[in-house]
Amino acid sequence: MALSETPVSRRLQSVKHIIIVLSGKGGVGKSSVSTQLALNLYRSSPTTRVGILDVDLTGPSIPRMLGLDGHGVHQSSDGWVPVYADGVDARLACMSVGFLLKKKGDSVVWRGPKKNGMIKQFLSDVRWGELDYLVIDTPPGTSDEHLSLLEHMAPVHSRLSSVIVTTPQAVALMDAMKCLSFTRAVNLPVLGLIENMSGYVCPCCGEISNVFSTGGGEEMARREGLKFLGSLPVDTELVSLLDASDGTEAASSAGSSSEPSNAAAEPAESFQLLQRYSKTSSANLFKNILERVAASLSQDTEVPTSARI
Ligand SMILES: Nc1ncnc2c1ncn2[C@@H]1O[C@H](COP(=O)(O)OP(=O)(O)OP(=O)(O)O)[C@@H](O)[C@H]1O
Ligand code: SF4
Repeated sequence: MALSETPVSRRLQSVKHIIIVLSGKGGVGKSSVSTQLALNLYRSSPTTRVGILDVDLTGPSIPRMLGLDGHGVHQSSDGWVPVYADGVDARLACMSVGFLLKKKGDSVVWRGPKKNGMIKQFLSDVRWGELDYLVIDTPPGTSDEHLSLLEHMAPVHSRLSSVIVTTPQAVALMDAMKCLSFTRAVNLPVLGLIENMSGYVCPCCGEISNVFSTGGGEEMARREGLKFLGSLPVDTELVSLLDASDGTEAASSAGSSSEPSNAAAEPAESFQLLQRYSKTSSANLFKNILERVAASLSQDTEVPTSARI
């Protein structure tokens, strides 16, 4: 089907699948799931090309999680060049408002229209090139940012899908239900639900213990007719990997944000992080989730052609 031409549809014309990661509640691990989803898709074959777009404008954490803090975005005559987490391979592209802030830790205090403008610019100005997958990390809840995102991406709606992340606790599940209602209201297909922080991985032996409640996400998925994509336990190894990446090497090789890096030519901390991540138990567990995501994407589901917004 021919797409109605807009700057966004032109920019995203070579992107096969766009996966929006949602969570009803803050802090449930949406950004870490987005990061792991992107990393696992990237690792799924030596030719798979993945982009990750961080539209959590007030709390961008993807640069830190990918070891890319300190990098700046390069403005070319053809738009913004994303930062590549995998050096010369240039198959894992990242864009975040975090790359535009002057100092690490600076925050964005913007009203709705400015946020909307930034999201539009991310969608219409970033030179993603050909991508198999674009993973979009969103703020918690269902805010103006979500509506802006869907509104601007209406011409590519047939390629959109979403993943909902929750923790097993009742309050998170209630918020996940609100998120699900939102996807239904805007005709956004849901690939499935992930229960994060479900149990605890023992750092000594790797055994998973159910310290808190578990299984609430699976139960919700069954009740709501959603696919349950899997559970991810609390993994201290993952925290030290994602939270400790302060981008020291990346920053020194990249220069300041006013002097953007040639990131694709300089494998930095992010590259080591990719290798270290592949050895964690979370990476192993994520393989099953990835298989289910791939199965959901290939299912011949009825996809709406336009968002009702
Ligand atoms: N499975 C896990 N095991 C251990 N730590 C985790 C896990 N998932 C997430 N975390 C940690 O929990 C914290 C919050 O995670 P994250 O930033 O991904 O949540 P979020 O839902 O995106 O938060 P926000 O509401 O700020 O957008 C981070 O420090 C992250 O490293
Ligand atoms: S699961 Fe086993 S190895 Fe791990 S802390 Fe408990 S008793 Fe020790």
